[in-house]
Amino acid sequence: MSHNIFGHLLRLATWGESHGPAIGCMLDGCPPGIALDGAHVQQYLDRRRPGTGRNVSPRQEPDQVRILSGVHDGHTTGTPIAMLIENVDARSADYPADAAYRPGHADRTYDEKYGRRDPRGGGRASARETAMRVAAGAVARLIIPEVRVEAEVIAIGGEEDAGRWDAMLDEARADGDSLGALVECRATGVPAGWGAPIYTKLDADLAGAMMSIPAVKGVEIGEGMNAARLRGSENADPMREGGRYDSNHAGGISGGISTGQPIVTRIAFKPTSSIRKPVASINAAGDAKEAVTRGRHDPCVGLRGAPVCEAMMALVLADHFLLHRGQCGG
Ligand SMILES: Cc1cc2nc3c(=O)[nH]c(=O)nc-3n(C[C@H](O)[C@H](O)[C@H](O)COP(=O)(O)O)c2cc1C
Ligand SMILES: C=C(O[C@@H]1CC(C(=O)O)=C[C@@H](OP(=O)(O)O)[C@H]1O)C(=O)O
Repeated sequence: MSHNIFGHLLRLATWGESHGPAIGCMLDGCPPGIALDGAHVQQYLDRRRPGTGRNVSPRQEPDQVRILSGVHDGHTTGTPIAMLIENVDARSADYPADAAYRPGHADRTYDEKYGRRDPRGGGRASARETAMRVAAGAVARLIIPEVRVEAEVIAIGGEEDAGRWDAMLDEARADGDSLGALVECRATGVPAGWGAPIYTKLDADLAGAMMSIPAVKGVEIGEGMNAARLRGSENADPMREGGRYDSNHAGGISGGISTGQPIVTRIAFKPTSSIRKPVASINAAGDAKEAVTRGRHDPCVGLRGAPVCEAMMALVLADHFLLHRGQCGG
C-alpha cells in the first residue's frame, strides 16, 4: 500500500494545499449502482467547514464540492470517484516567508524532511485536506447504509460540562491561547465478523485512521487506556445464551473482528498550535525568533475534528465490509 493512499479495497488519495487553488480526492473501489449526488456529500462538508461561528476558524470557505468522475445518471459507475473543492479565501500574507516555525505545527519537521515546502498556511499539512476525507467518508456511508456513524465532542480542556465550553473558549481566545478536546466516535449496525485476527485488524485500522487526522494525539477503543487498570474479571464482557453481551468493554471489537456491538472510540485532539501567545522558536535559518501566529485559526480543533473522525470511521468500516464480503461472502 502506497504511503499516501489510504485503505485496502476502498482506496482514498487526496491532493492539494491550504493556500493552493483547490483541493481534491480520488476514491477508488466504490461498488457500482449506488445513488450519489453532490447534495449528499455537501451535508457532511457543511458540518466541517470553517467560517461558521466564533469557536472555529473565521476563514470563509463555502467548501462547494464538485463530483468530476465515477458517477453517471445519479449512480456510481464503479470507476474512480474524483471530487474537487476550490479554495476561495486563503490569505497567504499572514504567513511571511521568514516567519518563525510554529512549535507543534509541521513547519520545521516538514523543512527538515523535504528541504523545501509551500510556506503558505500549513501547506499540505493543513487540516484543509480533511475536507476531502469528509467528502470521501460521505460516499463510504452509502456503501454500508445499515451502519450509523456519529461523533460528538465530550470534553473541552478536560471539562465535560458543555455549558462551560463557550466561556472557556472565550477566555482562551482572549488570552491568545487554545484548548484541546476529546471526541467520542461510535458506529452502530456493524454486524459481527468484519475485520481480521492479525494485520488487517479492525481496531488497528481504526486507530491508524484516527491517528492520521491532524492534531490527534490519542485513540482509545472501548475501555482503552483504562483497561490497563482493570482486572480480567472487570474487563470481560460476559456472554449470555442467544449471543447477548452484558457489557462492551471491548468497544465492539474482539480479536481484530467486530462483535456486533456498537464500535466505540475516543479520540484526543491536542490544543491548536497556531496561537497568538508568543512561544520560543527559531526561523528557517536557525535564528531565535518568537512564534506569534497570525492568520485565522481554530481555538479548539476538536470541534471541527468530530466530522473528520466520522469520515475516517465510515471509510474504514466500508473498506472492511468490502474485504469481508470478498473473502466470506454475504
Ligand atoms: C478540523 C481541523 C482544523 C484544524 N485547524 C487548525 C488551525 O486552525 N490552526 C492550526 O495550527 N492547526 C489546526 N489543526 C491542526 C493542524 O493541522 C496540525 O496540528 C498540524 O498539521 C500538525 O500535525 P500534528 O498536530 O498531527 O502533529 C486543525 C486540525 C483539524 C483536524
Ligand atoms: C481552512 C481550513 O482550516 C485551516 C486549518 C489550518 C491548519 O493549520 O490545519 C489552519 C487554518 O488555515 P490557514 O492555512 O489559512 O491559516 C485553518 O483555517 C479548513 O479546515 O478548511
